[in-house]
Amino acid sequence: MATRMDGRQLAGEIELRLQATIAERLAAVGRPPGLAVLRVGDDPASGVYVANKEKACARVGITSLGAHLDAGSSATEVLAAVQQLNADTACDGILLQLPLPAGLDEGPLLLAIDPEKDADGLHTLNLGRLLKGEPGPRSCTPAGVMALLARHGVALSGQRAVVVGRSILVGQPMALMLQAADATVSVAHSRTPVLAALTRQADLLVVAAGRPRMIGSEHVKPGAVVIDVGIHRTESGLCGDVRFEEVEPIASAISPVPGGVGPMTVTMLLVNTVVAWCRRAGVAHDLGDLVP
Ligand SMILES: Nc1nc2c(c(=O)[nH]1)N[C@@H](CN(C=O)c1ccc(C(=O)N[C@@H](CCC(=O)O)C(=O)O)cc1)CN2
Repeated sequence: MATRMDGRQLAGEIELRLQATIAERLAAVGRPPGLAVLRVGDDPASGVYVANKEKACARVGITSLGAHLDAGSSATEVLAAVQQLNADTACDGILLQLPLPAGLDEGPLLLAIDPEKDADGLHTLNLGRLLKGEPGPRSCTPAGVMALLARHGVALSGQRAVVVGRSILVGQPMALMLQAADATVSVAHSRTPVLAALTRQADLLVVAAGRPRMIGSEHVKPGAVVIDVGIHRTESGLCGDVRFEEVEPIASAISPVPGGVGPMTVTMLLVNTVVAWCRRAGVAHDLGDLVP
């Protein structure tokens, strides 16, 4: 039976570290870190995630500066909100909650965020920094996966990894991070022929396909490590992209949904914010094992 990779527990441990990091530097910086989560519209799942982020901020001592714009907001109005946060000296991190309502293009809005306040690591400059192996904020979900793998002692060098999904939010940065850790990485997507033939070669399988329960035992090599990034609300509750009950008996380790990658996404957002707070104040941080 596989080891369950408990993201809630690791997230809780990292939160304790963040609390201490903030408390020890508060006098030197002169104000607490500030994170703005910008939500546009009323996507119900986004409401849950934004609430989780704000609660997590409160637990560690980060001030939430978020704004909620209505679904009919124009690109100009969202841009104005981003620019106001860029100029706000009490704001260290900005995140534009995705997805945006239909009709709003996320591309130019993400580009408008000050790259040094880009708590989500999705600005083109920061994606370029990841590509080149330079320091900078990293996308939270793949960074959370890397922290979960490290916690469970999963060696990556020389391993064969398959990432299912090629989104800018998860799949692409995940592949780059695994390559930087010396894994040999393949990226599968909706046009990949005979998906199972590829995924069965993986020592590490990361599934970020956005399709409920699409990966089953036929896709997994016995003994593989399986990370489920998916999260879906169904009539029978939350589920991931992986059929957990089928895969758990054959994997060596697996992340559950809920309680796996989701809480790590939130925690890495806090980490990026605290690191930006320290950098902006010219104060050293102690989170170097979590960020490049
Ligand atoms: N700007 C961004 N938008 C979105 C991101 C992102 O990283 N940046 N990722 C996803 C959603 N997401 C973060 O915003 C997210 C997903 C899941 C969780 C989480 O805590 N999941 C819990 C279950 C929570 C529940 O639904 O009850 C778990 O898996 O245990 C937090 C954040 C899309 N948008």
